[in-house]
Amino acid sequence: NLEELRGSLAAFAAARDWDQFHTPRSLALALTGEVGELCECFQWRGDAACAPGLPGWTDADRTHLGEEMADVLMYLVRLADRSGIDLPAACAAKLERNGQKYP
Ligand SMILES: Nc1ccn([C@H]2C[C@H](O)[C@@H](COP(=O)(O)OP(=O)(O)OP(=O)(O)O)O2)c(=O)n1
Repeated sequence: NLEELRGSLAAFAAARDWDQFHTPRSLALALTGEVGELCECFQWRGDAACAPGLPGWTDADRTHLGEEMADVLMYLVRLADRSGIDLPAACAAKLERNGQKYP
């Protein structure tokens, strides 16, 4: 779950003395870069190949896409942690608000 991931990422960074680099701003920039890499997976592919289930993608393509998704999620979870944001609580609250806005 997200709490376990938060803890694992904090331990990974601490073991490498990376807290000095993991400021909220730097993590937000790193997140943006990884979102770009995620979008690159779809770049120049036709509409058919980007349909649900990603028809025609090789196992290597899917593995690569999963890696980019993981990078995005991990930087987001780390950004929340280093910003003092409880991400699961923020998601629950936002989902509640979305439900009121779009009943
Ligand atoms: N200072 C850093 C450097 C890396 N990472 C972690 C978060 C990401 O999950 C992954 C990002 O590593 P890279 O910057 O090497 O990026 P890629 O894995 O995308 O490699 P490449 O850009 O060569 O495709 O490593 C991190 O937390 N803090």
